[in-house]
Amino acid sequence: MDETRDERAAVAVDAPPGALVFARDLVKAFGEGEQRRVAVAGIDVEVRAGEAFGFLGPNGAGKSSTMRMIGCTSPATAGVLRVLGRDPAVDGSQIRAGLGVVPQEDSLDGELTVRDNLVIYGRYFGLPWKECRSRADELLEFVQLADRRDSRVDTLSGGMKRRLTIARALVNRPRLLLLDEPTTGLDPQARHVVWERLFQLKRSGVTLILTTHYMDEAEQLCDRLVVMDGGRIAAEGSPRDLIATHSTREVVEARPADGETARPAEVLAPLAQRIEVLPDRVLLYTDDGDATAAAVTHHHHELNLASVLVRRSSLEDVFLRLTGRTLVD
Ligand SMILES: Nc1ncnc2c1ncn2[C@@H]1O[C@H](COP(=O)(O)OP(=O)(O)OP(=O)(O)O)[C@@H](O)[C@H]1O
Repeated sequence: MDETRDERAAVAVDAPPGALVFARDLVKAFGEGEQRRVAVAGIDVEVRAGEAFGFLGPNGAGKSSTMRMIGCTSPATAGVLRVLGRDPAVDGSQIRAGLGVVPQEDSLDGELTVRDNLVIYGRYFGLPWKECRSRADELLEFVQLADRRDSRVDTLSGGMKRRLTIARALVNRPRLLLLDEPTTGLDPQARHVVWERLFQLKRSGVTLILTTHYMDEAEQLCDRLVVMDGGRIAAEGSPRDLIATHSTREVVEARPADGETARPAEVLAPLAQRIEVLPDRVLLYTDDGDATAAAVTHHHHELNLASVLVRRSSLEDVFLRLTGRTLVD
């Protein structure tokens, strides 16, 4: 489907000082007429220098489309966008020179060695060979791949490839690093290694913008985030504030042994401030998990419950509250 670009009036807008990304009423649509599909439906975003900012939402929420506009690889259909203080429609190549981009799909050259992938990427930015090589070695230390520097990329694990992609995005010493679902498809250990490197980058002053549909990733990494659904922003804030605003302190999860949640829901509803009935479990929102769990357990036999557990509220609960759906369907 072709990308369309509406005629935009030139708008004289300056991003506020300290905002590395500034968007007002930003729209991305694909196709025309009856085929027109709005991926991003007019969002406002401001990302400040030094923070880790997240777009959290399920598949199809519009996260990647937003990232591609910020990364200057896909033009906005309408609205205002400033990245590193510039307009992507005018200064795309200057902006790209100051950005690091980690795309959702690894686009490494599998037939080249680990080190050569970085060296050649450095050449795209016009760095002299010598500097490309020393920067490659420095970055391979940083992403803990120095011992694999002469291996062909197609012999690496998924986690190693992702770390190499992050290293590649850092070749030009960007102030702003864009990461589209940086740990999707990685096992838990590989995810933690990536997270740890991202923390390190943040400590060194790099601004991070990432998309994710993992609520634990958003909670771990992001200072601030927006919850996206259907191309719109449903809520914005720090993970802690979002949970405090949109959920209770704790959640009791009751799983019926027979998988039938409708019947328990009637009995459980009075025991909590709010309940959500999912296909396989009932969630009871409460500020006192132990007391609610005890009350639920009281009905244990009557309801034929397989398990009752108490946990803290998470961004998953925020998403469910705001959209009526779980993050990963
Ligand atoms: N090139 C395109 N042509 C037509 N529709 C598109 C195109 N790219 C994205 N879309 C549609 O726009 C909507 C948002 O997609 P987008 O990839 O931005 O979502 P996302 O939140 O990043 O999800 P995912 O995690 O699956 O990438 C989806 O409905 C998608 O099908």
